[in-house]
Amino acid sequence: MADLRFDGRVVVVTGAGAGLGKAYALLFASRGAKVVVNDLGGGRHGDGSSSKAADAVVDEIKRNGGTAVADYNSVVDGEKIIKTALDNFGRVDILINNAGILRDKSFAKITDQDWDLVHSVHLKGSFKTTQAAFPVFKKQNYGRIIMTASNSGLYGNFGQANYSSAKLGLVGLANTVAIEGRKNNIFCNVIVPTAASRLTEDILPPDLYAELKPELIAPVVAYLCHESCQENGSIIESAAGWAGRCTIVRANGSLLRRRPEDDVSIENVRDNWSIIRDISNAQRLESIQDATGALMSSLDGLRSGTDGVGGEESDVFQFCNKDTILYALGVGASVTAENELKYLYENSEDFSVLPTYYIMPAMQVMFTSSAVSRAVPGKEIGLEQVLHGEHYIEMVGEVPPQDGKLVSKFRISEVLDKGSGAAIVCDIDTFDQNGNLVARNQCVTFAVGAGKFGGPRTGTKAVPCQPKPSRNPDATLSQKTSVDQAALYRLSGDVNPLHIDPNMALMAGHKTPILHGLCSLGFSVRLVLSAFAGHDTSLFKAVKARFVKPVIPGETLKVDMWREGNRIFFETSVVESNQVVIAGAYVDLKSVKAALPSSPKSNMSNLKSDAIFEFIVDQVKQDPGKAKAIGGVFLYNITKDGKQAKQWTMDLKNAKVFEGKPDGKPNTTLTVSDEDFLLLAEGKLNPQQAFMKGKLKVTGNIMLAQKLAPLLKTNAAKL
Ligand SMILES: CCCCCCC[C@@H](O)CC(=O)SCCNC(=O)CCNC(=O)[C@H](O)C(C)(C)COP(=O)(O)OP(=O)(O)OC[C@H]1O[C@@H](n2cnc3c(N)ncnc32)[C@H](O)[C@@H]1OP(=O)(O)O
Repeated sequence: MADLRFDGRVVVVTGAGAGLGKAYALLFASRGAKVVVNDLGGGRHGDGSSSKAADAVVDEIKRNGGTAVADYNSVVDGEKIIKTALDNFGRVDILINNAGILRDKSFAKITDQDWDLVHSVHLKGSFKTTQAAFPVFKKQNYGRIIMTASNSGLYGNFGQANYSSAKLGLVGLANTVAIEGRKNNIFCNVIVPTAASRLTEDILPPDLYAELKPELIAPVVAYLCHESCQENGSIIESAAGWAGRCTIVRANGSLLRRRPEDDVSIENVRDNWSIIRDISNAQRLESIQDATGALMSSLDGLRSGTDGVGGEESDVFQFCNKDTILYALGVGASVTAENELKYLYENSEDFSVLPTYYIMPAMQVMFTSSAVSRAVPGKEIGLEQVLHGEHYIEMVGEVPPQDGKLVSKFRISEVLDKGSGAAIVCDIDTFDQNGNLVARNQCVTFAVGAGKFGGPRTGTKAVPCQPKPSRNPDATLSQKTSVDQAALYRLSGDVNPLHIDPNMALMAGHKTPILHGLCSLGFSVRLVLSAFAGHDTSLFKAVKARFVKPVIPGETLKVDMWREGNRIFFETSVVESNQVVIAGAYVDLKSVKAALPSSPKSNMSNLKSDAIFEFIVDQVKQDPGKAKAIGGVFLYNITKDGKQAKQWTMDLKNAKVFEGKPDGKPNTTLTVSDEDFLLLAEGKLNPQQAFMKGKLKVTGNIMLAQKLAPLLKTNAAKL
């Protein structure tokens, strides 16, 4: 490609006697431009004047075969500088406002003179030169203007209140000149240079100063001034051979009131402060029209929020390993269960977050908002009325990092009149820090007693539940919840008093506080992952569930599962009451791993309890040392078809096995079916897993029972 040239163009560079200005002047001249080298020749504090600096640069340009003329006027007399160009070259095409001085003082000591002088040279000077050049540019329908700002203006700098305010003033000046000049092909941009110059020589560290050659910035300015460059109204920072666009961004922000008739209180501002100042989803607004448009859409959201549907609210959710571990404990993960240490110990090699944890950001934004309480026209919904009706979560793309910050956007999509209550369909999209969608949540909140408001009964927005297959389940896993399960789970963020406060529970019509629906769901999905995904959380895609009956903390959850391809249908019931509590539910996996056998009854039919007894005796005889090392007195109950078949005592302290109960109290009791015993003995069923699944019941010393496993793991063909 051809070199970018400036033949026939006339360039005015102010403050071109040294530093950046000189580098600009030399570069433009070397590319064919005629240059007005303006320099008052004063000191860096704006004192004195001399023609030497400008003359030296003009001489250098001429020696190199270029064309240049010196100008010694102050920029405050900008029209005189432009006249120099017109008088000598008959035109002016490019204006580089570069001249500057410093009068650094801490703010407390700054005088009016320090202020006025710096503002005169930087801001007024750039105004005056531009004012003189603008009509010429307009007439010829061409012009390029550069304003010189500074990081001191963009970010502030100690001792430079006068200088930084003038520098940022130049950004404002450029913004408007860019708008007003655009239709006449007059472009105005801002350069934010960090260069070695007389202004910075005793401010910057020597090592950095040496790298900050003005010649490395000059090409950036020259390109911005070339006729082929269409950039206009931009701030370009450049230093040390690097350049990048700087911009002012605006946070997504937060509505501070919920309805147009509401006032804004100081507390509203305080409560939304983290969202107001969060710039993780900030946007660059390209114009004042965009800024006004953004305000108008906030107002639209406010207006549409009056009927509870359509308005969007957002919230920032921060979490770390400790939070995901607390959540895992809240949904029943245990260090005693096979493969679950990964949810509970941050230094585990495969430390993982249970996918249902990503429901938490959605719940947070819902609880922060008051939209649900206003969702039903004419009714204020209290917390004691709301039940979790249904939930859907889909992980989109990569699972986010194990700790970080997420932003959730919440809107009510639909409010259905179910007679006995209102079903409020809430959609929440959760994004990572880069604005990538990571999870889609949908929570159907059932507001008891809020129905009969004349709304539609059926809708289109809720992800539908799916009926379970009609055959027997392919797998079933059970787990008892703790009486303190809700007390533990609520620490993950759902602090609805319904789950802990007996009075609140009574008000809501429950005898005791009930378990969070999402806690039962967390248990269920964890058990599905254990049965069909080998606890590989990356295989999880989505879950949908309907909560049909409350669970009381302490009850045992039984999850029946059916596999159909990569979809695992499930139904959760409470063992003690035999009531279904989660229905119409399924987990979608990316693929199925370590599926439980659909029928564990294969090749078991010949198994005899007596043979097991002989097998154990044999094992203990073969390895009495190991038996003694394990120690303990085990009462071993073998069941067949769910009934007690045989009872033995394994007195491993004395390496003896005999039929019946021990004389004293056994320290550990194990109960297992003869079929599962075979699987245990074959090593096909892990004792921990068997315990988790309720196949091996252990009372007493669980650790001792675990030690027994290697003694049993042998070739069951012997049986
Ligand atoms: C502000 C932030 C909000 C946060 C959200 C919640 C936060 C949490 O802290 C709260 C909880 O975790 S609560 C605990 C978990 N949930 C439960 O225990 C609810 C259990 N379900 C029930 O009790 C009933 O199904 C019940 C009461 C929900 C409905 O029973 P009935 O009134 O008897 O209704 P029924 O006659 O069976 O059906 C009437 C119509 O309603 C639909 N429906 C029923 N159950 C639903 C449910 N769970 N979700 C959605 N819709 C449901 C029925 O389909 C029927 O509609 P249609 O005739 O159109 O099919």
